[in-house]
Amino acid sequence: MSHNAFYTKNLSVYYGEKQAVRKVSMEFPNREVVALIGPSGCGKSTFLRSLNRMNDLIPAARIEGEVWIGGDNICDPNTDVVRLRQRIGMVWQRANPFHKSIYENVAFGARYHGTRNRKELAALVEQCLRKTALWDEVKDRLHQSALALSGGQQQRLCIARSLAVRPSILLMDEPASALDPVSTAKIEELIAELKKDYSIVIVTHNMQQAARISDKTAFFFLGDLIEYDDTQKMFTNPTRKSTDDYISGRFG
Ligand SMILES: Nc1ncnc2c1ncn2[C@@H]1O[C@H](COP(=O)(O)OP(=O)(O)OP(=O)(O)O)[C@@H](O)[C@H]1O
Repeated sequence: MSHNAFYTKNLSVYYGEKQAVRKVSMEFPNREVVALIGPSGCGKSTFLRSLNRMNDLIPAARIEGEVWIGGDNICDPNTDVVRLRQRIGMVWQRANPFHKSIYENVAFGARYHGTRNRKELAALVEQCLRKTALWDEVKDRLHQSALALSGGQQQRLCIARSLAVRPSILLMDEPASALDPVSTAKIEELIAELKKDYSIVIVTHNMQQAARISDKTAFFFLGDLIEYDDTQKMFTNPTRKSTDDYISGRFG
């Protein structure tokens, strides 16, 4: 395993007595999109959240095993969680912009992580808004409230906000499931663009979306990782019968 590798080893997550994720070991290749699929309740979101210690916020949650990122096991209790979340951005199902201006939404995290110079900050805000294809839509109203944007624009703003702290990994939990088809297509285009610079792990319920946007796909069922392979192979010739059944819509 290279020093920079991003992978889990025997990762288990419990809520109280209940085990939601069972000894999952998987590696996330650099600058590729990995889709996590599986029926509701199979542990996809729990697994995703454990990749940047978001489960810490749930009192009943407990993790066993390892998550290695750039040579650090982030499950180590000494991990600096603030720094970790700077390295790994997270985008949620529902866009959750701050009740602030468009500009401030993007500038906030960057300032928090040390970019204070006004010019530098303005350049970074522009760069992040350009990366998420929002710049042309918002450049004349940067100081208006982010809440006045459409749902799709708000979601792209949240992605711009997570880019502003310069992460290397982006975690996305059904980032397009609350959006209309046009906004969904924009998010998918954006993901294709972002993977040039970031490793992306995305939970999706939408099989066509997983097939369109991901390089690798992982199928979860009842907390187990059943199969993980190239998306092309997973969707045309999966090894496990339950993967085939799920992908062809026979359950879930
Ligand atoms: N905060 C929590 N407290 C207790 N149990 C939880 C909590 N969050 C999730 N669970 C349980 O853990 C299991 C996995 O849930 P998780 O949300 O990770 O699945 P999922 O595959 O992402 O589902 P969905 O696709 O519906 O979002 C489920 O049985 C769920 O009920």
